[in-house]
Formats: sequence, structure tokens, C-alpha cells
Amino acid sequence: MGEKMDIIQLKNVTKRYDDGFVALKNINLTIESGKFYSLLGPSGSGKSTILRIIAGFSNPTEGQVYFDGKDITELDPAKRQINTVFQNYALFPHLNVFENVAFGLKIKKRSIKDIKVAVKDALHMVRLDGFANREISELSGGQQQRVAIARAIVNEPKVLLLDESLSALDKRLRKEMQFELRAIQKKLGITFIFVTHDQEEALSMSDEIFVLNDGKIQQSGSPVNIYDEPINDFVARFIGDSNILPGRMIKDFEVEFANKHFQCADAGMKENEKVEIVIRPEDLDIVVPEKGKLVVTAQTQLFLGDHFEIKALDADENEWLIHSTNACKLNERIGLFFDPEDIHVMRLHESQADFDARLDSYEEDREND
Ligand SMILES: Nc1ncnc2c1ncn2[C@@H]1O[C@H](COP(=O)(O)OP(=O)(O)OP(=O)(O)O)[C@@H](O)[C@H]1O
Repeated sequence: MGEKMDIIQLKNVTKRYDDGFVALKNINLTIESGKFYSLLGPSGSGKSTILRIIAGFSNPTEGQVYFDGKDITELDPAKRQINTVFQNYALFPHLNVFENVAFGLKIKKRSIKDIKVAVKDALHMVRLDGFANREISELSGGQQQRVAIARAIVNEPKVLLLDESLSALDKRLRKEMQFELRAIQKKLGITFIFVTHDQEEALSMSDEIFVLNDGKIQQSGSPVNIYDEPINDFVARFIGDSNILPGRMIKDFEVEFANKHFQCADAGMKENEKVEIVIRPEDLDIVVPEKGKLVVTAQTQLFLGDHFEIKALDADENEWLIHSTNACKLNERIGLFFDPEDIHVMRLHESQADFDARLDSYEEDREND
């Protein structure tokens, strides 16, 4: 694979639908060739709208879309070197696997010989050798998914868009397809842009994640970067479990929360600036009370296979979530130990009430899924 280059750019893209609803607010993003990207966000955050704009099925109200440095904002979708795999796969039920995959090439009037070779290669790529003559109704969900991918990659797109395309699969198959998709992307070396509202899925598959909320990009970066350095409490809560507490910067590298002063790894904020601190549950170690930086009392404990999830209260009744490989005694004082770099300090961006309302609607949507 050659040098990394920018393949898609969205510049100041705003989308206002006919009813006046603004689904995207001044989106700027850059996609490099050969990488696996996820657009991650709750329902209604604008993920599919971005995908439709990249594919050309929808036009931005303001702003430009560039492909390989050329402005394609007004270009017909069929003329873009971009293919989409839709959530419902949109396979033709009356055509068999071969005919489904061959469809686009037939429209392009490629020779029968070429089509046969290309379809065979595409089916091989998605590990469906020998399935060419099967009817769509004779395939499992995962196999249909793979036919949909074969049908897209047979056109040799430079970019493949995948819209919530694993959401119809059961959990086990979904995991399998996550590995499979990632493997296909690596083999092909083309850019994948994957839409999901599942943070674990995005974290495990992507080179880069764009976290979206309310029509805006909240944060972009590698999975590790987004997990370890969430930029605001939306991202901190959306990605993984967190302990989030109000705090105050004392000075560089010193922060106050839970009525105590702690060393931290953050600097450059104003003295007395109000902040929020994030500590991930797996960064808390349980120690004897005398050695703890904080003393809490464990209230509940759940065994989750590879760790215990413990909920505990500190002296101010702040609740702490702890992931521990060892069990602890309930209703007894335990110490919590953490390193300065495990404290992540966030500046305040939005009111708690606004955030809570959004989180509630996100959780409702997940429950309805
Ligand atoms: N044609 C339309 N007219 C008006 N509003 C629309 C239209 N299409 C989408 N929207 C609104 O734009 C917002 C973003 O929609 P979009 O489908 O991009 O979200 P999403 O993040 O992909 O959500 P989901 O995960 O539920 O698919 C939503 O509030 C949606 O109701």
C-alpha cells in the first residue's frame, strides 16, 4: 500500500432538511485512504446524514465535499468511486448470489468473462466460494451481509460506506463479522467508513473514530485516544464506563475533588477553574483503607465473568464504580488507589441538565434496539 493520503474531506458542511431541522452543523472532517473509520453517536446524531452526503444521495445545504482533492459536492452518486452497504443489505431476493454480485457490472456492460472473474474474486474475498448459485433466501444473516459486501467491492470502490450494517445480526455473529470486516478492509487496503451507535464495536474495529452528537463532531481520534482522553463529558460517558465528579483546579498538576487535593497530570487551566474529573473504573485499585487515596464503602458487587463490578460510596455519598479482578467485602471500608495520570481533567462544556436529557434519549434508543 502506498503513502497515506487524504481521500475525502468535508468542509463546513451543514445540512438543513426541508422541514427546517438542522441535522449537521458545520462539519469538518478528513478521511485518509486505506484506513478504517467509524462514525459513532447516538440515534439522531447525524451519522447517516454524513454517509448520505459522502455517497451523494443527499446534498449539503452549505459546504463542500472533496474526493481526491476534487470538489464532488454536486457529482452524481453513480459517478463517485464510493459504494454503500446498507443496513438491510438491499439484496435482490429474486436473484441468486452470483446475479446479485454481478448486477452493477452488468449495468456497466462489462463482458461476461470479466464479470465471472470479478464475481468469483469478490465472493472469495468474503469467504463465500461455492455460494454463487444459492438463492438469497437460503443464506443466513451473516452470509447475506457478506453478499452485500461482495456486491459493493466488486465495483472496486476507493471508499466503502457501511451504514449500521451489523445491527441486524445476533451478538455472536456480529462479533464474527467485526473481525471479518476488519480483515476484508486490510486485505483490500481501501477506506471503510462504518456507521455505528455501538461504542465497543467502534473501539474494536477502527483506526479512527468520529464521535458525533447533536449534528456536531464532539471528538475524533484513535480508539485509545478517545477512551483515555475524552474531551467532554458526553464523550466520557458515551465511550465506556466512567466515574465523573465535579472538581476544581488548585494549580498546575493539582486538582480538588471529593473534598481532597490530588496530584494529576493536567496543567494549563486557571486556578480555581471548575472542572470535571474522569476516572475509569478499571483504573481504581482496591487497597486497605490506610493506603487508599480515598476511602469508600462497597454497596453492591456483581461478577461479570472476567471482573467484578463494584459500586461504592465515599464520605460525601459520591458513587464510585470499580472494576476489580478480586472480590471485596460489602459494607466495609475499602481504600481506592489511583495514579495521577489516571485522573483525566475535563473543562466544563455544557450543563449537566442538557447532557442528562441527551443521555436519557440515547439510552431509550438503545433499549428499543
Ligand atoms: N429527510 C429528513 N427530513 C427531516 N429530518 C430528517 C430527515 N432525515 C433525517 N432527519 C433528522 O436528522 C437527524 C439526523 O438523522 P440521521 O439519520 O443522520 O441520524 P443517525 O445518527 O444516523 O441516527 P440513527 O442511528 O437513528 O440512524 C435526526 O434527528 C433525523 O430525524
